[in-house]
Amino acid sequence: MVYNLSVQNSMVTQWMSEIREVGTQNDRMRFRRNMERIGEIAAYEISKLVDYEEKLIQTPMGEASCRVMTEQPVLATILRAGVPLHQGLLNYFDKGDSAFVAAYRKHHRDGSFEIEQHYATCPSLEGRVLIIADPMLATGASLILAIETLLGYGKPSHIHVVAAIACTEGIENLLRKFPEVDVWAGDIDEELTAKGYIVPGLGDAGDLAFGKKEQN
Ligand SMILES: O=P(O)(O)OC[C@H]1O[C@H](OP(=O)(O)OP(=O)(O)O)[C@H](O)[C@@H]1O
Ligand SMILES: O=c1cc[nH]c(=O)[nH]1
Ligand SMILES: [Mg+2]
Repeated sequence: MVYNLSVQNSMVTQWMSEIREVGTQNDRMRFRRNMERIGEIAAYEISKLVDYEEKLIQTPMGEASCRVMTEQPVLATILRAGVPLHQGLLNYFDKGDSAFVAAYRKHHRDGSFEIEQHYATCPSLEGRVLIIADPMLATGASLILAIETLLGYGKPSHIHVVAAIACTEGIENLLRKFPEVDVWAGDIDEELTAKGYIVPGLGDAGDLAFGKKEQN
C-alpha cells in the first residue's frame, strides 16, 4: 500500500509547506524538527498496524485492561539525510531497536550517479517489523540497495518505508522490486529530473539538514 499523509489537511501539510518553501527551509533547526515531526506522525499511523495484546495493568485505584504492543519494530535509516526522520520515529517507537546504512548518491560530471554504500549495522530482523526512514524517495536506488543489505540480517515480518517526499517513479521502482512493502509519504510528487531530483520536491534534504558536503 502507498499512504500519502497529505491527502487530508493536517499539521503534516503545514510542515510539508515549510520544508519545501525556499525561505523557511533554510532555517536548519526548523527543517530538521519538521522532518522529525513528520516521522512522529508516520510512527503514530504505523503504530495502528502492529500487534497488540490485552494486559491487566495495576493502577493506584484498581486494575485497567490495556492494549499494549507485543513487539518492537526495528527502525532503520540511511545516513545522513535520514537522521531527523529516524529520530521522529524513535520518539514514538521509543523501545524499538535501530539500524543504520551509510549510503549516498555519488554524482558524476555527466549528471549520472551511483550509490556508494560503506557501512551497515542492524540487529536480527527475523520476524520483526522493519521501518526504514529516508526523507527523499527519488529514483528509489538508495532504498532498494539499503533494503537488499538489511535483508541479509533476517526476514522481517513486514517492511514499512517512510519518506517525507516520494516521487511516483521511485515508488514504482521500489514496489517492482519489493511489492510487499508499505510506503508512507509526507507527500507524493510526479516529476523526477534527468539528474534524479524530485520536482517540485525540496532540493537536497541532506544539505538542508546538515549543510553542503564536499564531494571526494
Ligand atoms: O531515491 P534515490 O535516487 O536513491 O535518492 C534518494 C537519496 O538521496 C538522498 O541522499 P543523498 O545521496 O543526497 O545523501 P545525503 O543523505 O548524504 O545527502 C536521500 O536522502 C536518499 O537517500
Ligand atoms: O530531490 C532529491 C532527490 C534525492 N535526494 C534529495 O535530497 N533530493
Ligand atoms: Mg543529499
